Amino acid sequence: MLRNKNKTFSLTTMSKGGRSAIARSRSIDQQLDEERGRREREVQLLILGPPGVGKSTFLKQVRLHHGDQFPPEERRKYHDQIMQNVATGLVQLMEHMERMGLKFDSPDTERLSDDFRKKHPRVSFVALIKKFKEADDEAEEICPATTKAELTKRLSSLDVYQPESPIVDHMHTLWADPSMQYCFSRRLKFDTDKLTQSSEYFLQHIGRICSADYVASIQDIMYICWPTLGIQEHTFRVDQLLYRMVDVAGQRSMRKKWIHFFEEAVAVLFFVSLASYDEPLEEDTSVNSLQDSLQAFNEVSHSHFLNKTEFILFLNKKDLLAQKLKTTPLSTCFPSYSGNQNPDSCIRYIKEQFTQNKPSQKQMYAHACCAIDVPFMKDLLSTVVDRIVDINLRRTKAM
Ligand SMILES: Nc1nc2c(ncn2[C@@H]2O[C@H](COP(=O)(O)OP(=O)(O)OP(=O)(O)O)[C@@H](O)[C@H]2O)c(=O)[nH]1
Ligand SMILES: [Mg+2]
Repeated sequence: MLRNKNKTFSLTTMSKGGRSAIARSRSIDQQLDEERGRREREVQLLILGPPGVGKSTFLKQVRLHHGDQFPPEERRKYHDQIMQNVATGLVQLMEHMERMGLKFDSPDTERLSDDFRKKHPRVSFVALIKKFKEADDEAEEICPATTKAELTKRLSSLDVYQPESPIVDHMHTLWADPSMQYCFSRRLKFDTDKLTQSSEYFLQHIGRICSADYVASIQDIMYICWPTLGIQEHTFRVDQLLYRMVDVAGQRSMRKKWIHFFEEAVAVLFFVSLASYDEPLEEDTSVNSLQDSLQAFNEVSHSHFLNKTEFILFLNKKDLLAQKLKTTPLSTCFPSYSGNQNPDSCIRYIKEQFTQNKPSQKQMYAHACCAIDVPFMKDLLSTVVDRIVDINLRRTKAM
């Protein structure tokens, strides 16, 4: 029996059209209930932001604090990337040695270094990205992706760069050379092509990394520098909720692909690097990197595809910002900034630049952070998880 305000009638007395309308309506209700149930249990989050800002590092922290915590067999999967990071650091130092007119101690080591440089040219991420982009363009031409699923499949299959692994004994010999050691000790004086914190870290731990029984530590995994070229999806369960996090390559050329992943996102976690305030963009050196992040953030947060999606902004690499402010003022990036160079004041100002143009209907949360800092990220993640639970609750109620 169905009740319609003051009328009561039975299905058997209804016309065929009426019955099918009711059946349709029931099926829609059922679909909505299922969808509501799924959304109550599953949250899709989009991880966005320019290259190298710490998106993958953040995901590693989620995996550490809410996932499998990297069992030994999983840690071994990172060894190739770590070896490549060490090799890249060594080759970078060899280039500095050449500039400084330093020679290796023996002709044998000199020969080894020539050979090593030929076999392991520095991994240029710009070149890697270009190669990936060309392969992607070609694939798009042959088989244009029309759906998110197709695009994910295609981009994941392109992401297979695997260079030859360097020989650990060779790395030991090169690193032990006195001229190499001298060059490393002068690293803070390099005018150009400075070592990244990650290269410095891996070179300082080369003895441990090149030992026979090496298993990557959590800190090693956090320091890896390896770009995400395609799309990676990671799922984590926290309490009753399944979090599906989609990490989309951050290069400018890939930004138009972000849109495919917008539709189901409950929230966007947008990352920027505070330390990029004095850096040019790798893909276009005439553009300031933090200004470019600001522009990308404004575009995405105003996208009509995301008008119901909340944003959480991560102002990452605050440790590097604090270091840089000692020598380079914030006005390098924001000429109108006339405050002091205290990291907290500068972070407050940068945060304001990002949040002042937010769409009026949106909530905007912003956190300054250091994605390699394990205890700090543990606390931050619990705050972020609470926020996401709230956002998801509001969203499902509004359905
Ligand atoms: N010092 C410092 N280094 C960081 C921080 N966050 C990330 N890094 C380092 O920055 C480098 C790049 O980090 P990723 O997480 O790979 O950057 P990404 O945003 O995923 O980059 P793409 O995949 O290229 O888009 C790595 O070597 C990290 O160890 C931070 O807060 N402080
Ligand atoms: Mg990445």
